[in-house]
Amino acid sequence: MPRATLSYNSASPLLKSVPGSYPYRGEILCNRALNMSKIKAVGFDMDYTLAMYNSEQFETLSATLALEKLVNVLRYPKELLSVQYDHSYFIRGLVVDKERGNIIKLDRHKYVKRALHGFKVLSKEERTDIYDQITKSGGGFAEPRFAVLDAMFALPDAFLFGSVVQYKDDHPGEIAQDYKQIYRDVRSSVDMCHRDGSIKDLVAKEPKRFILRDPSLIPMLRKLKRSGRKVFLLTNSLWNYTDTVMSYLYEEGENGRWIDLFDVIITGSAKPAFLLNPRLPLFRCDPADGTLRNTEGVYGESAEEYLSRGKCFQGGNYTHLHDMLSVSNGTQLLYVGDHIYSDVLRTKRTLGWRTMLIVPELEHEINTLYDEKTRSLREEIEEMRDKRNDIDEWVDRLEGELVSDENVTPARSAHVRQELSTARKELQSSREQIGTRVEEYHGRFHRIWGQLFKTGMQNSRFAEQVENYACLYTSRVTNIGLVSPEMYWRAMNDLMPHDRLSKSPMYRVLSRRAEPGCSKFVDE
Ligand SMILES: Nc1nc2c(ncn2[C@@H]2O[C@H](COP(=O)(O)O)[C@@H](O)[C@H]2O)c(=O)[nH]1
Ligand SMILES: [Mg+2]
Repeated sequence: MPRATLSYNSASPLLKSVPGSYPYRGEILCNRALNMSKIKAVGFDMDYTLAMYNSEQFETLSATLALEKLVNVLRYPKELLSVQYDHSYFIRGLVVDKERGNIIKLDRHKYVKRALHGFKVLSKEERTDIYDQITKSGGGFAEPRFAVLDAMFALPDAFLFGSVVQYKDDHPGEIAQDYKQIYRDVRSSVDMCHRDGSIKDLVAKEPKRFILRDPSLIPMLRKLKRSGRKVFLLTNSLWNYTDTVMSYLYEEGENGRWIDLFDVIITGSAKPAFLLNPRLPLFRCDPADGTLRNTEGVYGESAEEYLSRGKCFQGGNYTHLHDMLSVSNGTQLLYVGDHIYSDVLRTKRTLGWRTMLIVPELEHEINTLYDEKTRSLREEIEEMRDKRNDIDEWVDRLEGELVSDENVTPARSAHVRQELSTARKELQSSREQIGTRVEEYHGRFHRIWGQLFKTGMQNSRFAEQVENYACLYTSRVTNIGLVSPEMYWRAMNDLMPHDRLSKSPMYRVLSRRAEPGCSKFVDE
């Protein structure tokens, strides 16, 4: 049989540009170059990373059970039980203003560009009144007043908070608690459902309803192991639940057990504390029944000897993990997770771990971004912005004309003012038209919050965190299996305004000035 030749087709038209309407194929995107040959260990978070949930089912369960706690335990009005959870209403990256009863979306400069009070959209004036001062004073939009929806698990919190705030406003006198207390109660109800087994027992009973199986998961993990890297699991879920979920993900008919896929397994890790506090104690966990025994971690022996007595643990901290993986510093380790703060921001900032963020929303985001209609709308907005910039420039020139010459005659001044008034009206109408089109554009991504990675035309706060802290990001963990484990991930060129000089307003002003007969006004 002739040997197949490996060839590299660099002339493929598909390589040149993204075609008209482009369906996402599982690309992993790179913010910061990463040479996989330098990576000795690859670790995975479990929930919403290895285990992808049917978020509609999971969140609805979590919200329904939490509502029951709010009403039956915390004595909120029983009418709230009729609230129907809408899993598509809120998105990750939003911020809860506990004091005001609002949920807001910020751009990367921390301007609030969209806000809801309960389910009522706040006007621009209302937003500015409440938040501009916080933005201008460099405010953090952080705890204790604010809470960020960092994970999918937090979306029911937002919906329940919105529902109770709305109910309080619509039924004066029925809920005595202020907005802050309502948030605390919602948070503790959801928290309770995660801790007391109400959610997990149901998931364990009917995993098929809540967990999405992906047949390429186990081959991807095996491929990584075959590449010679240590593979580890680091999850906040406790042993019993981890065992239930991982056993379900481990396809029926597979040889061996799911724990064979990993070199080290740490459950109940209490991230982010695991990444910050080197004194947190470690326990050995018996995979047969989940019983725990104290251990000091690798001490006075090699990691191999230590792990030969068992590789399942609970708790501990990053020093235990680094010792077990025999890595001398965090940069030799890639961690894959879905939680922008615990799995990505904290791991990278504190320990220098290389990071990959799982963003299930990316599939919809990219499919919409490269959809024909979205593209043509984007081009139309670009053209409208160019025209608006022309008018902007004309207004600037007219304003300049008024102050440039001390000896301007009253007739000339009146003429300029007349022109200016017309131009300002044009400018206002152009801004409004752009605003309407931008709303329409964002509506293509999400009916209330728009594009996840943008706020208006700027990057959203979520996008900024992804860009700053996730070396890589993709929609699902199994995309790792689509490429070689030796991949050299290279980042694209960063673009600053001067890299796109022709788009800068001043470039336009100066270029136009250099044209012969440049000014309508001066020529008159
Ligand atoms: N006690 C609470 N546990 C929560 C809450 N939201 C999520 N969770 C649990 O955390 C882990 C996440 O595991 P990881 O694999 O992503 O590290 C999972 O067991 C969730 O049930 C909460 O509000 N309170
Ligand atoms: Mg997770």
